[in-house]
Amino acid sequence: MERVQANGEVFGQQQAEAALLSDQEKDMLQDTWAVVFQNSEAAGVAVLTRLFVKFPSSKKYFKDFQHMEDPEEMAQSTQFRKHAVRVINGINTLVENIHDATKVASVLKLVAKAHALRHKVDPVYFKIIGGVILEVLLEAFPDTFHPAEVQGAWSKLMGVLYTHVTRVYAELGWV
Ligand code: HEM
Repeated sequence: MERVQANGEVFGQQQAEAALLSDQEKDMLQDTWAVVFQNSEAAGVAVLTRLFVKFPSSKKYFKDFQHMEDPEEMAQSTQFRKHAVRVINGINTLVENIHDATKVASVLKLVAKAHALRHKVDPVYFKIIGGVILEVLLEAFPDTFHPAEVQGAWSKLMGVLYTHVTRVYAELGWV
């Protein structure tokens, strides 16, 4: 979808979303993410553990540990650890390219397509994981993530993630 600005320029939806984040917020995302990425494996495991414990229905997509209850046992699974790395690397690519709206859109398109077509993941879980990421980052790195403007920037990024993903799902005819 496109909007026409007052000056007559066509302002694409993707650019509109990226514009929701100010340049200052984009810089803030990059600075705060650096702290997380230094601990990327632990961060990925913490995010997925919280997701699967708090929202156990999200385990159903992972055949290797869908039957497990014990988070420590789950976290031993290769499938779990692989996905933890993929989630963190995905966020890393978004943050690294946050000043490039076209790249952000293309990365999220690939993620959405794989999850919709190959893994048949309900898009609501992308909203859920966004909330979980915010929660876990605040708990694990309170000094970095406490300021309201940092939380605001991260909420917007999770909004960008969810909006892009659901748009691609809709384009693919997901109902
Ligand atoms: C920021 C969010 C996420 C990112 C960046 C991400 C990233 C990825 C990537 C890169 C892959 C490999 C894609 C492929 O098969 O080509 C993958 C696989 C997968 N993802 Fe995600 N993912 C995210 C969220 C989720 C959520 C919320 C769920 C479900 C609750 C999920 C379920 C799966 C499953 C079931 C697979 C296949 C696992 C396997 O076969 O080992 N993902 N993910």
